[in-house]
Amino acid sequence: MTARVFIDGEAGTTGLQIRERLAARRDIELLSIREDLRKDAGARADLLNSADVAILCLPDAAAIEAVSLIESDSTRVIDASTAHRIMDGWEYGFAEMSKDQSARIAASKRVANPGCWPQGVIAVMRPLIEAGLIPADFPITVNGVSGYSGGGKSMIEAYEAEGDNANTYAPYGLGFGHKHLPEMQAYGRLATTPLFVPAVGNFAQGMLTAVPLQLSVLPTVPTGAQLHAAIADHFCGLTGSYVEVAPLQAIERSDGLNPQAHNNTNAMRLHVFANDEKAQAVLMATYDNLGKGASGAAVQNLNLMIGAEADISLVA
Ligand SMILES: NC(=O)C1=CN([C@@H]2O[C@H](COP(=O)(O)OP(=O)(O)OC[C@H]3O[C@@H](n4cnc5c(N)ncnc54)[C@H](OP(=O)(O)O)[C@@H]3O)[C@@H](O)[C@H]2O)C=CC1
Ligand SMILES: CC(=O)N[C@@H](CCC(=O)OP(=O)(O)O)C(=O)O
Repeated sequence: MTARVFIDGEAGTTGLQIRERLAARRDIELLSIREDLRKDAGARADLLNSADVAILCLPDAAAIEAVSLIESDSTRVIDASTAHRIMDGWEYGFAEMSKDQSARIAASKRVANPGCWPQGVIAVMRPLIEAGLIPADFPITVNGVSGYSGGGKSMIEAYEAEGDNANTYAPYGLGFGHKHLPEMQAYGRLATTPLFVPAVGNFAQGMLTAVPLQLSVLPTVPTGAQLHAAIADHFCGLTGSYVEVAPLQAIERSDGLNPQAHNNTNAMRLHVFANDEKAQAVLMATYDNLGKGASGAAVQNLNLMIGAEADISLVA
């Protein structure tokens, strides 16, 4: 049986990458909208209500509108926007977040695809808090760098117009109210809001998220080996996981931490670096902002919802 899939926002950055990942699939019939009707509510409503799964790759307001246009009880939704990520009635689409999350996504009619930044933070912090190695109220900082495609069509155009003259490392979100903080905190099991300093680099695609930990203030200081084991234990027990955990080792200089290392795949790689004498550690995640950070995760969620095991990568 084929599943009818409509991507609302199919001409945008995330939508195009999902189309590309689904184009050769024989188990999926892609429903497409006429170019001149892309923003016509009536035409979108027809397709949204004819689809088995609608994938929303739209700004938040348009995603909320799209959901309001759905009357059919059989249309299931994956929303790539920020609009529904901590909303009751929506399942958070980070399948590796807990042992039962992929089953919850598979059974859900409304799945909120996660933000790119939160996934890297949740992946490293949640297992440590659940294992009791880091208290939930431990104040964490998060930083990292993303390729400019993370900002969608308008940021891609701006960076490509500037070429080599574009800012090589541009921190942002310095009002500390980034839209990803609520989901980072909620699903990371954090009792306090992280201090988050993201940055955009002058490269198109890929990202690296880092959580430095000053552990000496804790009553019981976990070792690097304990942090690494808790994270590795969580992910090695999961079936269908796209998250891998690198060995516990110091990297002084290497391209092993390249934010672009997983481009066009759905992989996320986690690293733990630690110095036990200094009671310091840094947790890192590298992944493709358009892969596991957006379109790859959406296809992973679609596969779970329709019971498919098809490949998600754009590279062989
Ligand atoms: N880029 C990324 O790395 C990630 C993006 N996301 C999220 O995914 C969503 C899409 O982002 P992204 O693909 O980057 O954004 P883009 O700006 O690249 O694409 C958005 C698309 O939506 C279209 N659109 C806008 N309003 C409407 C409307 N009312 N009806 C129909 N189509 C509309 C736009 O049309 P037009 O072409 O005319 O502008 C555009 O094609 C956003 O919510 C974003 O936050 C999530 C994770 C990562
Ligand atoms: C580099 C850059 O600007 N990145 C975007 C996040 C991309 C993403 O994950 O998008 P949504 O949460 O909007 O779905 C940002 O920080 O706002």
